[in-house]
Amino acid sequence: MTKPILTVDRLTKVYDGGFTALDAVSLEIAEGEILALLGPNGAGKTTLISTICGIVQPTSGTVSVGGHDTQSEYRAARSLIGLVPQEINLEPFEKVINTVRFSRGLFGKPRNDAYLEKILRQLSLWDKKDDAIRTLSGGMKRRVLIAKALSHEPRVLFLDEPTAGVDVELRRDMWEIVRTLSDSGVTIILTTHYIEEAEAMADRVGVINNGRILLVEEKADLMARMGQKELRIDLAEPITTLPEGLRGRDLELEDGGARLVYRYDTRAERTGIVRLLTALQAEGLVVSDVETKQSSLEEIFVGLVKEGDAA
Ligand SMILES: Nc1ncnc2c1ncn2[C@@H]1O[C@H](COP(=O)(O)OP(=O)(O)OP(=O)(O)O)[C@@H](O)[C@H]1O
Repeated sequence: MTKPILTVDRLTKVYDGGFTALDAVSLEIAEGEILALLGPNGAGKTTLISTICGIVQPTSGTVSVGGHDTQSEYRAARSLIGLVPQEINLEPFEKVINTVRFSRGLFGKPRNDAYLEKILRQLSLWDKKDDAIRTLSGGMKRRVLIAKALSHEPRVLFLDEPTAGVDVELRRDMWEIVRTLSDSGVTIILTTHYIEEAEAMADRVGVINNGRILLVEEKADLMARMGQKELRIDLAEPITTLPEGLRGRDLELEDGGARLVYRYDTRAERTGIVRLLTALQAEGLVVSDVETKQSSLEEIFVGLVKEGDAA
């Protein structure tokens, strides 16, 4: 990994009342990457973001952004972070341009209308700059939230469920915006319930449940796992061991020898199925049924969450 822009080290949050919302979470995020944090309701996603952004005090552990500790060097660390919250928290009678100017001012940055124009244009909001927030559509308001979060030129942008409750079209717009921002060099961490969203946008995917990170993996690797398919071959007569001619393949004997399970990569040029069936025939095995089954990211996700719950 290139030098991390964000390092989270054994971050734990126990809320008043004793509930552990984060349990020793460690995470490194490289400059320029898009990380999607996937997790069910109550997994701890918002708590993690809020703790990194200094809104929630950690019980233990550390966070550093661009080399600045978020506790001992709060202002320096916070100025590198932009946060797009889940809830729309805008002043309804304020104009778009004033909203972003004000937000920039809060970080003590000198006025820079050229920069604000650039981000408003990037978010297709420039035409609306003099409109009052209350006159904007829900989608436009979400864009204003992003513009606000970018107003002080942060290097890391957090998006907390950017597309929760929005329609499909707006969701796709949002994905496009995130990609554009990423191309312009901003590191992006987003939380989502939607596996499809993580698939569409992320370089890496993290799965969080019960306050624990269960996995952080390159999306491409996860997709490769997703590409795995199973071919289940039911045999007319059960066998006790694999015949010589069938060994050396990703093949398992299940169901008391009545079923062969063959795993193959759907992306590979050759699946090896024809050769396998030919070999079965050569061994004199009679096939009574075949069935294929695909392992999806959804399954991987659900499986991980279940395992985590059982632990
Ligand atoms: N202020 C608080 N006091 C006590 N418990 C809290 C507080 N805030 C959150 N929690 C609990 O911590 C857990 C994690 O909540 P969090 O909002 O971080 O989850 P999430 O993954 O963002 O969920 P969602 O997807 O529903 O937004 C939940 O069980 C929640 O009830």
